[in-house]
Amino acid sequence: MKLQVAMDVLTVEAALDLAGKVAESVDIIELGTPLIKNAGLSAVTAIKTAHPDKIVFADMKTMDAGELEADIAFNAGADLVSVLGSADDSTIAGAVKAAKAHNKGVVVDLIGVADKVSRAKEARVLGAQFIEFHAGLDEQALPGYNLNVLLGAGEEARVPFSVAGGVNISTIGAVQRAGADVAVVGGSIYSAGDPALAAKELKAAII
Ligand SMILES: O=C([C@H](O)CO)[C@H](O)[C@H](O)COP(=O)(O)O
Repeated sequence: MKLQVAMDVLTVEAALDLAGKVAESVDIIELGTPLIKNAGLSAVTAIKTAHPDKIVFADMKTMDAGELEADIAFNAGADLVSVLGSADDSTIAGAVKAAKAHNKGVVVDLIGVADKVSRAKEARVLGAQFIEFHAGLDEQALPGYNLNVLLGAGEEARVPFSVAGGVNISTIGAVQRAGADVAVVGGSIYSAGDPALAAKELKAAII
């Protein structure tokens, strides 16, 4: 299982600083949606230039204009882009078309999708490299939030998948046991007192 750091910081400087601290422990470096909205796609270029050996994930959360948005992110240096599972099939297909042209990949993010298992299967048929079973920061803050619901859905879907939703050192083992290909970790790394150590411990917890 790969480890993906989700950098929900707001500036290129903060992103470069965080990536510099954690890169040796992670496989995929994600530029979070708030970072891309605040700093623009030049942040993607800066991270890919600093870490050319890492898979760089632009969390575009594209909802429309799939081919265009994916194309500009790939041109900026992204290796993977996210498209929302709630988008039209044609949006996902458009992003996949751009990915094929660049020899890159699309991740379909199931944030806010009610029937995650069915949509995951459809997204895979549309050409997604993997599917992100995701509970966003707002959903995580709701009473009763339970990561195990995401894990159960991922397991049931039988597609290549990642899991994002407050994954931490106590839960990363369960993410791996559910069969995930990628564990996405944001807050548990970037809010840690020592992000480098947090990333190292998460990596070490992956068997
Ligand atoms: O994608 C994310 C969220 O929608 C804000 O952009 C997070 O990066 C993702 O949820 C992972 O972060 P944590 O949940 O803090 O691990």
